[in-house]
Amino acid sequence: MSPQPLRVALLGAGTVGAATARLLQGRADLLAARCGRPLELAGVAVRDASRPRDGVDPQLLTTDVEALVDGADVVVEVMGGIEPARTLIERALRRGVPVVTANKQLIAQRGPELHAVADGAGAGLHYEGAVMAAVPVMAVVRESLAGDEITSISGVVNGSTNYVLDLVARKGVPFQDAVRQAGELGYLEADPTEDLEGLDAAAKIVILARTAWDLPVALEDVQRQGISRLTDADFRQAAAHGTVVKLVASAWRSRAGGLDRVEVAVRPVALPQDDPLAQVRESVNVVVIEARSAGTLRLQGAGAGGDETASAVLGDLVRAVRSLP
Ligand SMILES: NC(=O)C1=CN([C@@H]2O[C@H](COP(=O)(O)OP(=O)(O)OC[C@H]3O[C@@H](n4cnc5c(N)ncnc54)[C@H](O)[C@@H]3O)[C@@H](O)[C@H]2O)C=CC1
Ligand SMILES: N[C@@H](CC=O)C(=O)O
Repeated sequence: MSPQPLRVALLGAGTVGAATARLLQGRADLLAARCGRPLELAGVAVRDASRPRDGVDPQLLTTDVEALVDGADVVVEVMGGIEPARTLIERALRRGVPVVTANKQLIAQRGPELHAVADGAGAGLHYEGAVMAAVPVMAVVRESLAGDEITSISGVVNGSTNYVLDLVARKGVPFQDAVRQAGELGYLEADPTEDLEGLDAAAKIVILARTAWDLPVALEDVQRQGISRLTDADFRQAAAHGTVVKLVASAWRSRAGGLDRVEVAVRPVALPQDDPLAQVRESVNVVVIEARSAGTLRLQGAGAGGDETASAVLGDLVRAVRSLP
């Protein structure tokens, strides 16, 4: 083991950031053993350094995010949004510093250009936590199935809307109360319309589709409908037919005019009770991947939450450190 610690810059101390800071420090020995050298939390970028954050040493809080990035060996971005996250990630990558992010909107909207910067500088860009939080679906699609041909991907990939739909359908909780609870549990995005209008699920299915097929897929390509316009009548009708309403994200290959294409959609669907996608409760996510040789694969687990997402972020951190020269 190298005695020289690697300096980790953490950008953001919200639901995911605070959990990441706590677990990074609480699991210091385990992470050092897995990485082959100790990790040092060099600082945590926040908007207001005078406000205490649960489990984060106040001495580590800083508003000088650029200085923090410039002094780091690895950057973890969990602030969300497009700017300044994009500029800061690009700044780190250009210096050859690997980046871990859970920012699905950024990767869906600007991923290809960030990958170009990362490849040019020989730096890793990792985002397992961006898609289905704790469920290691990116590793499966990118690595485990690299020798296979994926034909379709479909799933419940948004934890907060699944929580809302589940509470409304199974417990009769009013829609707005269920949304409030999802927020209190840290499942909602800073702008909850991203969840409720299906934009968060759209970003995740775009990232999965690009990774599966290495074809250009944009957020604008997604046929998208969220859950905000569902009515009590929709839930009653689904129940009367023995079905369950889920927000389903799907991607599949098609061929038009001699060209390979990818179709992507996010929409509420009334599913039979015994459908694997119908059975996930609260914030649990599930994805079904069809591949020519592997057949049908199903991955299921926590799709939102601080510790759950931090698990994926720390896995990426170990991966990033292990791939350093
Ligand atoms: N909450 C969850 O279950 C999951 C969240 N994610 C993603 O992780 C990221 C973070 O999510 P959360 O922790 O839930 O959000 P959050 O809103 O709880 O935390 C974000 C933190 O970053 C800070 N921040 C934002 N802009 C900043 C700036 N310019 N300078 C310094 N600090 C800034 C905010 O003040 C806030 O404390 C987002 O990209 C989100 O999509 C991914 C998977 C699951
Ligand atoms: N808001 C997201 C958080 C995780 O990605 C969700 O509800 O799934």
